[in-house]
Amino acid sequence: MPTSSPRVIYWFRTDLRLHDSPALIHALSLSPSILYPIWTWDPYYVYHSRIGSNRWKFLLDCQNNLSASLTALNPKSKLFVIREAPQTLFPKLFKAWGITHLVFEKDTDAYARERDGRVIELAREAGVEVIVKPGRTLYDSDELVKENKGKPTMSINQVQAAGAKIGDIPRPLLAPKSLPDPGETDLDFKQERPNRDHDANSNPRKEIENTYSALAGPNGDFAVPTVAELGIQEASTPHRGGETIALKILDEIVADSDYTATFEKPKTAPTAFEPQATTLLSPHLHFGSLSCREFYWRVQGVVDKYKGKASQPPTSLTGQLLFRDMYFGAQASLNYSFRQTYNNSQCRFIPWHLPSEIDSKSGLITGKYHIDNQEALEWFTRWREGRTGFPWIDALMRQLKQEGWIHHLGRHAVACFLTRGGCYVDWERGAEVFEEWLIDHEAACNIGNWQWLSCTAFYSQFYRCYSPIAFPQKWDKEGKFVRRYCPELATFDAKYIYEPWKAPIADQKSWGCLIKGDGEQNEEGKFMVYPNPMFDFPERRDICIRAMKNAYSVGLYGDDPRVVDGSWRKLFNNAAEDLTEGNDGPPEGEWS
Ligand SMILES: Cc1cc2nc3c(=O)[nH]c(=O)nc-3n(C[C@H](O)[C@H](O)[C@H](O)COP(=O)(O)OP(=O)(O)OC[C@H]3O[C@@H](n4cnc5c(N)ncnc54)[C@H](O)[C@@H]3O)c2cc1C
Repeated sequence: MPTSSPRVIYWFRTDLRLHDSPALIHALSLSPSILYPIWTWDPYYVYHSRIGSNRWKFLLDCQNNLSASLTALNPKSKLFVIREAPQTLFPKLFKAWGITHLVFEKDTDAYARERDGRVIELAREAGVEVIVKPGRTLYDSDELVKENKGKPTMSINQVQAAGAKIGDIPRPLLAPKSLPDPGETDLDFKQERPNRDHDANSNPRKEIENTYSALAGPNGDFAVPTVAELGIQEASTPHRGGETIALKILDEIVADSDYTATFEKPKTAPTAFEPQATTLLSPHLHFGSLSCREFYWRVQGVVDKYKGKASQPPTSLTGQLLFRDMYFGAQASLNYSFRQTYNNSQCRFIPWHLPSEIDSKSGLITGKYHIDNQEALEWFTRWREGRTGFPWIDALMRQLKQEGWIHHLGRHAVACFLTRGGCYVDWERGAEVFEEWLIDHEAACNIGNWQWLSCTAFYSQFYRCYSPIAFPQKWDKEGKFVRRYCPELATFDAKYIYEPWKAPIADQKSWGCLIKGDGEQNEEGKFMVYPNPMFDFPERRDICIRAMKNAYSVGLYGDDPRVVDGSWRKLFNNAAEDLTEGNDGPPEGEWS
């Protein structure tokens, strides 16, 4: 194939947009005679990542919107969704379509690096030139690590110092105004179907999953799969995906210069809803329907012109994007070990309840966990299902499940409560629930923030806990947020809204809701039922703080040989948790 007329595949992945896409602009700069915009429907995400209905729906929204935008630029073009794993698909596709170049945005997630490494190898064997461009973060995460002396970025100061060495954050690029035609799209090769033995998404699935019926989909037109094909239940989130919506939200935000220029994250209310107090652009950043550099420079433009006193990083809006880069830098450096304590050099070892099962060959978490303590399992289950008996926690967990998004300080509250400030359950359990339910789930940010909140990495002030009563009272005395997501309590007096168990029985009856049981029962006669608190919070907080103090004084990290071989148990006989609950941890040998 003459190189003067490149036949290019543009592989969309983390960048479901046309604006500010360095990789796409590079693909177009090759002056291709043919350009295939494709998405490979990768079984890894379909069966191995936890993805709830709300996030699937958000993805499909983004893909449909992008496809329509591609067609608007060239009526012959669209997003061609091909249903096979990229590792097996590409060699066949290169040949079938006579491809000379493959172009995509860099992805530093652990699985993505492994997958892309393989695809690059296959392209080399096929004589296809591969071009990879960063664009998912403000700074190229690998560059950030390099300028941080080759170490994971564990603080915002490190990001700022390393960023200063890299230079200015690139300015956003304009969206293309035209697109070359795609070539013939016949696929005369056999589809390799995935192995469905393991399905991490059996939870949200209500029907049989059928997205691999044919390479080009059921109608042979490469259309974006549907909710019905995925077999998942209907989404319940009001938040919709797509570049068009993302850019409209950003326009509205920057039009309010006071909000944009004076934004300070700690001053935004976690109890605000419809509208929420922060931008809610995180799912768009996750799917790349909004470029983080577009976001950064549009905000910076407002700040530069602002006459009053603008807020500064890290609390400002641009500061939030630097936090995002910090977690990407940590993940880029630590790779697979980033997502777990075991074998992670940056993570403090805390002997939490419900610890992860570790695969003895790979040393990686398997997605299963040990039940070392029945009470902790019950607390974890009640936390997940929004029936802890603490209305602030339950309202947040129900908002998360229904809508797929909660405010940052709400995430703080539920994460602290599950780990070091209540249940003493492993942060990895909480991260898995968030992985399934968040529409903005971003492995780097989710894992990093869970480590922060559980004081295993990034942050260490474990004696600072969030009270499920005093903290929300500061923001929402009337309890409007709780009334919205725990409607059983809608008519309770504000005095009892965060501690309904303290309300006299006569009042409970007159407000139509009894406080009793564990939340399994929703009604009793003509009354609704809301659960009793699952424990005495001050008592649990004190137990957890003592246990954390002990773990910090033992001072193990995830890669310590005693953590790896399981002999850490000998060091923890006097942990507060052990003393209180007679817990000896999982049996010898179960950890390795
Ligand atoms: C336990 C826990 C889990 C989290 N999981 C995720 C996740 O899976 N995906 C995710 O994007 N964020 C996660 N966050 C970070 C943060 O809560 C969300 O990014 C933020 O609430 C999204 O709302 P927003 O877009 O309105 O944020 P804004 O306040 O408007 O901030 C703008 C953008 O900055 C970035 N950002 C803000 N705060 C953080 C932060 N602390 N860490 C990383 N990036 C940040 C986001 O991309 C966000 O969209 C988590 C936080 C906690 C405490």
